[in-house]
Amino acid sequence: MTDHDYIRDGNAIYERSFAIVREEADLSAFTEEQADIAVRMIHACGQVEAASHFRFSPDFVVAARGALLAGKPVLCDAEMVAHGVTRARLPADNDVICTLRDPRTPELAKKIGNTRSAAALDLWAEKLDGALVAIGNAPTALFYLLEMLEKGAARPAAIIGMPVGFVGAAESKDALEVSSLGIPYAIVKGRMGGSAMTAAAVNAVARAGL
Ligand SMILES: C/C1=C2N=C(/C=C3N=C(/C(C)=C4\N[C@@](C)([C@@H]5N=C1[C@](C)(CCC(=O)O)[C@H]5CC(=O)O)[C@@](C)(CC(=O)O)[C@@H]4CCC(=O)O)[C@@](C)(CC(=O)O)[C@@H]\3CCC(=O)O)C(C)(C)[C@@H]/2CCC(=O)O
Repeated sequence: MTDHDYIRDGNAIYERSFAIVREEADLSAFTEEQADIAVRMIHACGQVEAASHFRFSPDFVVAARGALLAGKPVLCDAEMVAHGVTRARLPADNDVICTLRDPRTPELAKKIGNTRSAAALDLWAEKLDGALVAIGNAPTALFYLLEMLEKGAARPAAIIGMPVGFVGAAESKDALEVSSLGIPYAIVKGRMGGSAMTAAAVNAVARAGL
């Protein structure tokens, strides 16, 4: 049997990986704290070029980290996002909530004539106030969140809006970026995004450093 030559220590792999990202990515558009988040997002997608698609509102890091320090929940559109959040990094044993598989969601989807991903947000009403929202999969969830907020739903502290794909992904993130709601946000422009990048952004916000 061949003994392959590779790094076997998890922390050493992370350190080497983050160092490569910092060497290769152009992070000049970001503050130091935004750059830490960008590094983790690039690490999750394997593409240093992705950095040119990242946009942070100036107040995002303080608002998102403050929400977690205050014990507010992380509200996720997909189980994949929720499962990617490293619980040990969360500063206040925060709840990580995804209502997509709630038994009420399919019926709600029929009622509102939208996807299950969007309908699941109707079950966030009590939890939205001051929360950190993390949308990494479904463009319809981000569009629907904006509609809920425009109709007066409680305001989250910050929105990580990174749905991926070809139908509605770019448009939903553009809508968040130009929205007059004034809620701090982090987005990935265009088609790129996804559950892994979104969970990585939450993990980076949760604690500074590795
Ligand atoms: C149209 C949908 C898109 N899904 C994408 C990419 C991925 N989705 C995966 C999985 C396993 C799930 N996607 C659902 C959220 C499902 N996906 C949709 C919907 C049909 C509509 C959402 C929308 O357009 O906004 C949505 C179902 C719904 O009614 O809301 C999922 C719930 C489907 C299911 O299993 O029932 C499920 C999420 C499960 C969970 O984590 O909770 C993929 C893994 C697909 C695969 O199997 O290959 C992948 C993951 C991508 C990621 O990083 O998150 C798109 C590309 C986002 C696409 C929307 C845009 C488009 O261009 O079509």
